[in-house]
Amino acid sequence: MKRILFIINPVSGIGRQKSIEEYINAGIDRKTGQYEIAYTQHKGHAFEISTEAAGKYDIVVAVGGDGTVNETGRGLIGSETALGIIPTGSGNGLARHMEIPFRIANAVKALNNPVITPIDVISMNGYYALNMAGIGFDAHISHKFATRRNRGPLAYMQLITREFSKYKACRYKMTIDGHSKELEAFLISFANSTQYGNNIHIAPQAKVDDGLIDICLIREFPKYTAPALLFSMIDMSIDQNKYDSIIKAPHVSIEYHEDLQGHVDGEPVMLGKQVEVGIIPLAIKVAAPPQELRQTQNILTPLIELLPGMS
Ligand SMILES: Nc1ncnc2c1ncn2[C@@H]1O[C@H](COP(=O)(O)OP(=O)(O)OP(=O)(O)O)[C@@H](O)[C@H]1O
Repeated sequence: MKRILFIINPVSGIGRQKSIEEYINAGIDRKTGQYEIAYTQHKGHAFEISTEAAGKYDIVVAVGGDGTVNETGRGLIGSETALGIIPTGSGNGLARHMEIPFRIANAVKALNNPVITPIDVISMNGYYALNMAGIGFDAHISHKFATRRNRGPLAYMQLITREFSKYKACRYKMTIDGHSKELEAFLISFANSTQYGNNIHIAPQAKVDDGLIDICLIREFPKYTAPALLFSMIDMSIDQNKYDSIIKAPHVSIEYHEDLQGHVDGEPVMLGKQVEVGIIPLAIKVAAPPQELRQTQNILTPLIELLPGMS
């Protein structure tokens, strides 16, 4: 009998998780699985619950966005307990990469017969990212977004549009494999999966189980080329854009003249002047969906999901 614990973040995304208990009740096969449900009460609570649950359950399921997935997953690192995901956030980067169905009913059903898949975890100055970490513009946005009351994809897009015109590239010293270089970057992302979320792919060739970070650097670019840059992230061709470079490595150090803002899976963190980014190979098991329930993504998927009745 499989033991499953659901950890529900009641404030994630745009509230799709509201009737989650009915979906769980209807979707989990009682012949093969039994489940319990816990609700988070504050930031960091999912980590506390999952740390306690590691080794005691077969699957601990994060019901929320990338922040909840991060907290829940961190608590399971190195344990035999697999991380399940019911994506109810606004970006759902790792869930999309793992082809977890967006419809809650199907995401629950997928847990009856999961494909247990080990993946790497990125470490950055003692913080962990399951999907993506970064410094520069995306970190700046995550710090700004954290202070906003309005959440959801539209609020996020508004914030990006407003901040984009003001943000200036910064000068960093980057060291990989003993070789140092001074460079200017608009952002540097440390990617485990290919995408930030919403099918915006910063690292089209990334693999979650290759023991390597895809270090994605976007240089300062003329603002009028932003639509082309964004489109190249949607159609997975950013690695051919002349303002972009991607290097695969298991470790990278970054130095900056003042304390750096960073993000791990979209959550803002402060990093100090020296940043060490590494990878922990196959540190966590993910309960990926069986073949018949995998949801392949396309350019329109994130928009279709916003339509009424799509839960
Ligand atoms: N009960 C709670 N009250 C307030 N904040 C919470 C609670 N439970 C979790 N949180 C915090 O809510 C934040 C947002 O969660 P999450 O990232 O899952 O959703 P999201 O931001 O809507 O989705 P995405 O990251 O996909 O955009 C996280 O920082 C998490 O720690």
